[in-house]
Formats: sequence, structure tokens, C-alpha cells
Amino acid sequence: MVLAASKSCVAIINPAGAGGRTQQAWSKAAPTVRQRLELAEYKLEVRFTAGPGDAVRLAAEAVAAGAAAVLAVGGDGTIHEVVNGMMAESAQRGPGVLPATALGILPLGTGSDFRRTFGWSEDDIIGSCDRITRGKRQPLDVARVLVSRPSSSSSSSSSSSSSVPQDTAAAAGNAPAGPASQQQQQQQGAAAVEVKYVVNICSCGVGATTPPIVNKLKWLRTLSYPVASVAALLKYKQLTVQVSCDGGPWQTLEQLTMLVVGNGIYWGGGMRVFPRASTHDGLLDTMIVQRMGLADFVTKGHLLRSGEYEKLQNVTTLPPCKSLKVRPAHAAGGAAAAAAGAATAAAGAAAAAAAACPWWELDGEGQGPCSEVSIELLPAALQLCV
Ligand SMILES: Nc1ncnc2c1ncn2[C@@H]1O[C@H](COP(=O)(O)OP(=O)(O)OP(=O)(O)O)[C@@H](O)[C@H]1O
Repeated sequence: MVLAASKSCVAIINPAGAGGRTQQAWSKAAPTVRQRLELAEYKLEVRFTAGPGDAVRLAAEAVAAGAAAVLAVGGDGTIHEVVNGMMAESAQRGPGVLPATALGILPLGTGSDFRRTFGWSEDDIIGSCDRITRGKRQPLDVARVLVSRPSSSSSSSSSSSSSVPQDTAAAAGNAPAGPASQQQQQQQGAAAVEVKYVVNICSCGVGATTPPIVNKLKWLRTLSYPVASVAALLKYKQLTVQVSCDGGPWQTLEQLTMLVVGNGIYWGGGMRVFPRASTHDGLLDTMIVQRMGLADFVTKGHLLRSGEYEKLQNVTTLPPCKSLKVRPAHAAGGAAAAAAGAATAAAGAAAAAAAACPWWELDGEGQGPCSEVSIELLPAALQLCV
């Protein structure tokens, strides 16, 4: 018997997920999802994204409308956008306001790394519905990431930055909120800062150059990630960056292959990068890979994949922390150069500075080169349906 619905669950579906397979899978799953939810007195509302970034808007609308749950249907990019919309909407209401809307996940993507942390299988339609209807909620930490871009680079290549509403640096108390202010910040060149949220893992270096390659290889399914990694390593030039944990001194990392920072366990299509990570311990884990070329990747990459990288000399970790800042090494001398009246700083110099900026990806969504990135973990920022 179908009971009168008293709570709403908004399903946000990315029809383009997994190279279009999400759309087909959803078509088959939809009747079951509706039936399971209605039996538990949930009213299902279905929203399809119209393009990249649209899930940010749809999730923010669901939170604003007081939905009991949002069901993100797709891969990690869809979860990323949904989390960004939920966090942006709650940030508008004031610092530390926890959305009453819980996050549900129906994993139907390519890599689908986030769901692996919880041991949820792909395509588990009934399990996804039951996680919503049984009412069990687990606190979920979310990282707030302030992204600064080099003055010569254009705005974000990421989908989630292009839609409304936006949680800009404004919400951090730096400027008026909203898309207009984001535009102003971008016009201010190097001072532009965007606020993004990461629920699983972000990285800079070679891994951050793979998303455009992965996007072209979706037909290879889970193989798209290792194949893209090899292609990216062939072109990658190692950079020097500096990191500061929990406000401590800057530490220089030379010949960086990649720096991975995370909340969850899995990254890059099933690599167990943080085997001991918890999504509700209030701490970020960090892995640093230096001087790793293609030969190392081919012969030792399996140790990165299995999380046994303590055996690798060129892999180190930082103590778990609550916040982390990363900047290109040239940024350390930037202020001094400016003070010395570096009037000769021409467009060529700006382009060179941009080239020295590492590329970033957030939850697998490519951002291009970033000058400074500041990551702060917000403990128990959302409630996850488990
Ligand atoms: N309607 C749409 N049309 C085209 N692209 C979309 C649409 N909706 C969302 N997108 C974009 O699709 C991209 C991929 O989505 P998603 O991450 O869900 O699937 P996936 O990449 O196959 O999975 P995974 O990230 O787990 O490997 C995201 O960058 C998102 O912005």
C-alpha cells in the first residue's frame, strides 16, 4: 500500500554520467526508487541536470525548499556538485548552519570513488533507497577550499563554478555574496578567490591533469583512469610547491609529481590512497609523491593503488591536519619582487608564473592552474544517509 507522502526526496540525475550510461541505468531504476521511497512515506521529485554545474543549482534549491534528502545519481562529479550546492545554500544562512537535508547517493558513474569508502556497490538501487528511508544519518566532514588563480589564467574550467548560487569568498566574509561578486573578483586578477567544497579527495600535480583525458576515455570505463594517468605522466613537468599545515611554517616540496589531500579513502578510479581515512574524524590526510616518472608508475604504481606506499622512497605523508595551504614556490618571492618595483613584469612574466602554478582537481573535477589553494576541513558539515 502506498501511504501519503510527508517527506520529499529530490533525486538529481546527471544523464551524461558514465558516458551516458547513468541515463540508461536511471530509466531502469526509477520505478523501483519511486516505489521504495513511497512505501516509506517519501515523495520522490526527479530533476535532470541540463549541463555541467546544474546539479549545484538543483541541490541548493532542494535544500532551500526543505527536502528531507537529496539523492545524487551519477559519479563523483555529480556528488561534488550536489555537495557544493548544499554547502553554498547553507553558507548563505550563516556559518556552521547544518542543512536539515541529508545527502543520499546512488552511485552510477565511471570511477565512483566516494562510494567505495563506505563499501557501497555500484548500481545498488535498493541499498541506496534503504539508506534514505531507514533514517540512519552519519556526520560527513566537508573541506572548504579557497582557490586563487594566476592572473593570466581564465576562470575555472570546473563545472561547479559556473552555476548559481555560488558560495564565493564572500561567504568567507571577504566580499558580498553571489555570482556578480564572483565576477568582480575574477576581474581583480590575481586576487580572485573562489570557494569550493570537496567531499572526497583533491589533488595537485599530475593527477589534476588527467580529468580532460579521462573525459575522452569514458568508453574504457574503469580503465579510463590508469590509461589517462600514463598519458598525463608522459607530458607532465614536475614543479616545486610549498605547503603549510594548520598554520605552521611553509615546507618546500621539490619536483612534485602529486600532492593528494583527502577526506575519503579512494581516488583515481579505485586507488586506496588513504587506507585509514574516516569521513567524520575532522582530519585531512595527505600524500606527497615526488620525482615519480612513468617507469616508477608502471613498476610501483600497484603500491600506490593498494595503499602500501610506505615502502616507496618517493612517497611521504604529512601528519593528519585540519587545514592545509599550498602555493607554488615562486609565490614566496612574489611580494619581494613586487616591492622591488618589478615594473618590467610583462605579460610574458605573468604567463611564466602561471606555468609554474600546479594544476588542481577537486573530487575529480579539473580546475586548471591555481596560484594558492587553502583547504579547511569543516567537521560534520553534512549528514550522510548510510
Ligand atoms: N546534463 C549534463 N550534460 C553534460 N554534462 C553534464 C551534465 N550534468 C552534469 N554534467 C557533467 O558530467 C561530468 C561527469 O559526471 P559524473 O562525475 O557524474 O560522471 P563520471 O565522470 O562518469 O563519474 P566519475 O566522476 O565517478 O568517474 C561532471 O563534470 C558534470 O559537471
